[in-house]
Amino acid sequence: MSQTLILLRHGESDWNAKNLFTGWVDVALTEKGRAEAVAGGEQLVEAGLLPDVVHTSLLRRAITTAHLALDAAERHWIPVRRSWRLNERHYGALQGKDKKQTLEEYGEEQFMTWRRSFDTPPPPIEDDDLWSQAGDPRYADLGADLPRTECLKDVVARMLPYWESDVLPDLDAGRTVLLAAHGNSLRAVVKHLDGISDEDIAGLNIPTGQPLVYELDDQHQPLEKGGRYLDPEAARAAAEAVANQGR
Ligand SMILES: O=C(O)[C@@H](CO)OP(=O)(O)O
Repeated sequence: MSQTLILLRHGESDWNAKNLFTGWVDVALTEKGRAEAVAGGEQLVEAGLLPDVVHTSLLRRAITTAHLALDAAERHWIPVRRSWRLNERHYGALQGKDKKQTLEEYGEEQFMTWRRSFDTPPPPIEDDDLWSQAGDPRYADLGADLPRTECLKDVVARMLPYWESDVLPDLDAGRTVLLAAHGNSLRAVVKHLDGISDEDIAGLNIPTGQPLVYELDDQHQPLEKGGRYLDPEAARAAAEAVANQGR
């Protein structure tokens, strides 16, 4: 029996719409984002995929997306677990900055290094920056380990312990798992699942609100590399829009 994992990036957020680097800043969904989340839940119903458990980050765009999608699928009652380890990549000092302006100011190479390189983080954010998470009670347990910036390599490293301790046991118990998270934390999951190289992961973009379904064997290897989007056409167009942000 294969295991079923559904990855869902949150719907469009206020800062996606404004084209701002977001990271750990806790912005809300737009009306379009809320509708995307509902449509994602409807796609699950149509495909006969009913989650038994949901894992989310600590950020409201993922939490609300999971709630709206599950509500639409009549699965609002399933157990939910949350972890900062599923949060978006911390975008350091870029949080709150306009993507287009950043591209114009620093040029294509630096902009893309910050956005998509595997191991070069943006400059760290100062604790007194308006968009810092220092002092945010939800991260109190992290103490000095609270990230001030992250590259994708850092996200893989902090996501994997949760994957192993919390997500895999649910899959092994035969539960259909919904993982509602973010563009870059889901890129980390997909990189791990599909064994994508540090170079090739730069070209992978996850669209908002489009369920991506993986069937896994009992060694947690995908039966089909890359999984499958329930609406491949819409997912391709939306992923292209993510790739072109800032232009
Ligand atoms: O701003 C962010 O936090 C992310 C996701 O929206 O952006 P990007 O796709 O540029 O990594």
